[in-house]
Amino acid sequence: MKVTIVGAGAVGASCAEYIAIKNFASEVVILDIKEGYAEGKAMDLMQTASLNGFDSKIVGTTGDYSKSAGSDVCVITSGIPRKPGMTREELIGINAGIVKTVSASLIEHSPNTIIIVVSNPMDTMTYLVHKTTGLPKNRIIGMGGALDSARFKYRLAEALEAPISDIDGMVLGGHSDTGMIPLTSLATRNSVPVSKFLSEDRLNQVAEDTKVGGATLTKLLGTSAWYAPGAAVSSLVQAIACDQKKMFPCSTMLEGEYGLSDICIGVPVILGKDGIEKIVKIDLSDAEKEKMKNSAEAVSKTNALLEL
Ligand SMILES: NC(=O)c1ccc[n+]([C@@H]2O[C@H](COP(=O)([O-])OP(=O)(O)OC[C@H]3O[C@@H](n4cnc5c(N)ncnc54)[C@H](O)[C@@H]3O)[C@@H](O)[C@H]2O)c1
Ligand SMILES: O=C(O)C[C@H](O)C(=O)O
Repeated sequence: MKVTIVGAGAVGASCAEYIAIKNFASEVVILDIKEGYAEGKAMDLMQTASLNGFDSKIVGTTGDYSKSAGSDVCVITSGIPRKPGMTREELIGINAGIVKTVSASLIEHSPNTIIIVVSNPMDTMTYLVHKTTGLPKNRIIGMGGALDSARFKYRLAEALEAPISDIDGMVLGGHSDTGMIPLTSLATRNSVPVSKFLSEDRLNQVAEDTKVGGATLTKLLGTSAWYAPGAAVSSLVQAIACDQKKMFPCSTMLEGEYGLSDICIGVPVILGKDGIEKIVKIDLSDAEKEKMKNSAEAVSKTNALLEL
């Protein structure tokens, strides 16, 4: 399995590190436009190999896409992150141009690749890759829900004073401060609905804290987060590499599912060797359906800003 990660910044490097540590990829190529940056990150990571016990070969390159040739999975993390006080949607002006050219270059060298889109605003960048590359829909995956769900589980564990391994839960909808839909009614602690342990107010607080998870970290760090985003991407890549058939909420092009069409937004999917192998339809409550509709309207408004 060969993986290319475009963007050797905070998220790209974290993603490369987790993929290497999980030891399922034969080669990881990191590509950036900043001279020497990807080469430096690759060398630094390779010098952890004997310490961390992995055999993946990590290669860095400044803009040479021929090094990415034949990649099974390509991850796009190139672009600017937000600063405190900004929304993800404000990044569209710069990131749309970057994502468009990067995805075209990747496909030129790896026509059979699966693309994972990370750059924000992620749902709109995923839509852009659909509209501009012509790749089949199973091979374009937007990463947001896997991260948001991890943050949801963290907040639930905190509220329940329980270990995170006891918790299960999912976040659907747009990857935005207002559009995320933490499924509080379906979240469980060892199969028991969390509503058995937490008041409605506390559960609402968990949901609100989850939705602003990225903004909270951006305020603390001065730029957006990277450890959990990198780990979330690595889990998606692993599910594909190892044909795990695992379910994650991912941004995918909908064609009538959840009553939505011509939009990429977070819904549960099965990930395996072919990328998105299935969109899983689950029953949402009326309130959750309404939230999904509102979330989709917001994503569509951002999509309308794209020059397609
Ligand atoms: N979807 C998610 O859940 C999620 C999570 C975290 C971050 N993000 C997004 O990921 C992106 C990257 O965040 P970061 O913190 O790693 O930023 P960063 O600034 O640390 O890294 C971005 C890198 O992209 C490189 N780059 C810019 N244009 C390029 C191009 N044309 N080709 C190759 N490389 C290019 C830059 O040189 C830089 O090294 C941001 O848009 C951020 O909002 C998304
Ligand atoms: O919050 C951001 O801007 C980055 C990312 O989307 C995140 O959720 O961490």
